Amino acid sequence: MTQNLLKLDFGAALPEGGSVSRNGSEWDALEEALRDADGWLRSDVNRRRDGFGWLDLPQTDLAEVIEAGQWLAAFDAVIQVGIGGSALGSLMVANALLHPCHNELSRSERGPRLYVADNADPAGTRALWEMVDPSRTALVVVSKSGSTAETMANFLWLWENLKKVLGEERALKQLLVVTDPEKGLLRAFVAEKKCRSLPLPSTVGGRYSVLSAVGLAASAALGVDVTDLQAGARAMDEVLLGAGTMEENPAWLLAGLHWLHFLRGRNMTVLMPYADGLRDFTEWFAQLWGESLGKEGKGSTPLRALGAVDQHSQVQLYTAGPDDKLFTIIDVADRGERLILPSPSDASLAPLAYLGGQEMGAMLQAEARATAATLASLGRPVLWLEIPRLDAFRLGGLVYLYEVVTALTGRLLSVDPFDQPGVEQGKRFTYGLMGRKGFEEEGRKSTEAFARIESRTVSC
Ligand SMILES: O=P(O)(O)OC[C@H]1O[C@H](O)[C@H](O)[C@@H](O)[C@@H]1O
Repeated sequence: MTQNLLKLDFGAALPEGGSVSRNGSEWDALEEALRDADGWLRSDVNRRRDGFGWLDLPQTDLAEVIEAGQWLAAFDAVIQVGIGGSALGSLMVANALLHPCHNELSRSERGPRLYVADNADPAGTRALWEMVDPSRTALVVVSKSGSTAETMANFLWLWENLKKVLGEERALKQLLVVTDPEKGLLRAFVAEKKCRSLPLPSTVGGRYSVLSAVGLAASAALGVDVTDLQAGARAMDEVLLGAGTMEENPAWLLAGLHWLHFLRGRNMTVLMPYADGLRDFTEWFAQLWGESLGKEGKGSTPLRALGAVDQHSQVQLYTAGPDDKLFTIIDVADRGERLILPSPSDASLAPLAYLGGQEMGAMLQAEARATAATLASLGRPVLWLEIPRLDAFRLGGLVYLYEVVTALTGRLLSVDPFDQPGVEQGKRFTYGLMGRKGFEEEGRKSTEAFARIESRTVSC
């Protein structure tokens, strides 16, 4: 089925120069393993379990999210307080569809400015607070668990300051909480204050939550067509459901090829879009891929790159460094914006005449092709993924595709793609070090482990 979502060229990503053929047993076995993995992912029993809920997000009613978006749109600024999966999705969507700029996202036609308070760095939080007019600013606090220390610290500080300026009654009218529908500290806060809230279904993990209120409420406020974003995810789901072979199914291909290269020692994956708008897509992907797969001594390291910028930074390593990476170059066929380069009118610039009359986007595309071709000519495995244009529909498709690919790759690696035990340990150590009740033992263990780091020192 073709939905005009994307095109994936994989001829130069087959291991050993394409010798893994349809008749080769490794390819057939892989297809079988992916069919099994898909069955596991989509089984009725699993669909109800924790971690799997994101599969239903393309079908979820968006009325509440759209209503919240309309409410938020009346403010001059929206500060989304959250980290990891509770921040990167909104940044990724806004960056892709509205304005390619990190952290402070400019005003769209109708919407407010979006700011993201993710890191708990006092300098950043203070600077952000000074950029907004509190009386015209909404706080959107997002946390699945309702307890992440950085989010809670930013929330506490911003909330108390908002109350100080506006008084509690008015401040409450500028607050939206997105959290688990039943449990957690933020849910208790919503019950106490009776403030506006939206649920993040308990079966949806943070890094798979972009197509819920977590990623869509602020995006809707900024003027993103969240219905189209969701329709793209739904269209991708239909494509994947209707594709029964490796050659038809881009999710099986991406997961399967990552697995084949992982077996050959290529346990790093480079995602390199040639489009400013997709820079934060790589940030979002890095959390999804890294947290989902890195466990039990296994995993694949996500490397974020941006073309053409990283041609002048990382491509030396990619072409001549260790052969331990699989590359995915993303190109956008129609960039919307067209800049025709003028012919130079200054004598000293005459050597630039070759650029005159050319379109800047066409040059970027030529560079993308040149990088892919260079990698392929050196025998480095490279995938070419092309989307017709960067709009809500295609972005929704891309998001859903990469979520499915990540879950399937986790299954092939025999790890749970929906938990994050390593991150939880760090969270518990932080609680211990910050004196949270019940985490005294964690505080002690953390101090002990840090003592080993400090046991040898050089100062200057
Ligand atoms: O939404 P929260 O519960 O506050 O979690 C925010 C983030 O916390 C941790 O770092 C988890 O590993 C992430 O997966 C999660 O996105």
